[in-house]
Amino acid sequence: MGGAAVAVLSATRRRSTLISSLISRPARGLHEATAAAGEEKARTRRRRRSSSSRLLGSDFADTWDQASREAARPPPPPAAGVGYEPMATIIDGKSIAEDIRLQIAEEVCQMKNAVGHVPGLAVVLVGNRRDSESYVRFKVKGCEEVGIKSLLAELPGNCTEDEVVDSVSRFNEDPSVHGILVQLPLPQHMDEEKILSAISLEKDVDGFHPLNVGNLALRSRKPLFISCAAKACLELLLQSGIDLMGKHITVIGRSKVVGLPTSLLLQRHHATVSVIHAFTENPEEITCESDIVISAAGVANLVRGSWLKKGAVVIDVGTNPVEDPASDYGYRLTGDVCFEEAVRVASAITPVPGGVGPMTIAMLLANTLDSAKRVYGLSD
Ligand SMILES: Nc1nc2c(c(=O)[nH]1)N[C@@H](CN(C=O)c1ccc(C(=O)N[C@@H](CCC(=O)O)C(=O)O)cc1)CN2
Repeated sequence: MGGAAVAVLSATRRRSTLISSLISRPARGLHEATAAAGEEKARTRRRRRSSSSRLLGSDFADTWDQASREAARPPPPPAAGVGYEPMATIIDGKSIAEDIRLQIAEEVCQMKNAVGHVPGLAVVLVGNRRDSESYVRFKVKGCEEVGIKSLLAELPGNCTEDEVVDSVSRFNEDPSVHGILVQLPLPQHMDEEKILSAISLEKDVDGFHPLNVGNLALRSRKPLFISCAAKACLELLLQSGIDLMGKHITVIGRSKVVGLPTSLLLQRHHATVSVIHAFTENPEEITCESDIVISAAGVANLVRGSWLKKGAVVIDVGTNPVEDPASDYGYRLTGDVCFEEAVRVASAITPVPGGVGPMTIAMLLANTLDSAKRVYGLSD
């Protein structure tokens, strides 16, 4: 990337009003000009809609097939003369998350002194997917760092749905547990809805219980918990001084973990939200008009520089493994956004790694703390 204009938002000048308050702040750095350059090129890359897609119901899994093939190509170098100078502020999620963890640790300490208890988080991990195992490790490590007690139930991939529900039920009954999560995805033979619905509403720190999702969707209701990734996106925007009211925000993806709750949460903050997915025609025509683009498609390099309006803010939730013989593990993680291109067009952007991921873990710890505070009567 190189380029002097790239700045990093450091945690030192931020002290969050914490997490659940999520108050809007003044807008900064959004430009009105469209990214006309490259638009023509983008048109030639429009994804063809397969004829079968028209027959599918809205619950059909997003596949991004065409996009995946396109994304597999390495990004081309910026065209001479049409590229923008790097101008984006890098939103440093790792450092913002560190700040938040410090505040949580302080509050956990105060709780211990006040009521003699610390918050407890229970994690249910089914099977041995390497990515899930490492995310669970991050969660356990995060708990250790802030003084939250963690409990881990590991079940084999071939266990029954009932065994997972039993494990959840034991944690529901345990008063030392204030938050429960089942690491996703579950093995294919399991009914995810049934298992997630078994988590007590009051301990659903992932916010995936149908009632928490439903309450998030209704403006007059208040969910007990909101998805950690959705809160992570919002908190990164707010802590970067980006106002949301009336802004056009495009969310790419509609999953229960990120896309859906993020789109609902942004509407509660008075943004105008477009949701695009694998069956959206000409997605780049929608992103090109957006002040903020949040991508949670799970497709490496899906969002090109030409998809963005000049000065847009970009939040990249993707963590996609791509082959990299130079890396120790033979692969490296890359986002949904072609960073090298986007950084020349956007006014602010999250990196991968080090953007939304660490914030997601921090939000989980915050949700667990909130849950324990509610139980011990320490809520604001
Ligand atoms: N029950 C849940 N399952 C899943 C969730 C979730 O919120 N609840 N989200 C994702 C995975 N996830 C947390 O579970 C997660 C993904 C990525 C990161 C992260 O910190 N990524 C790092 C890089 C990781 C690495 O180096 O290996 C980063 O972006 O910097 C944290 C959590 C699906 N399942």
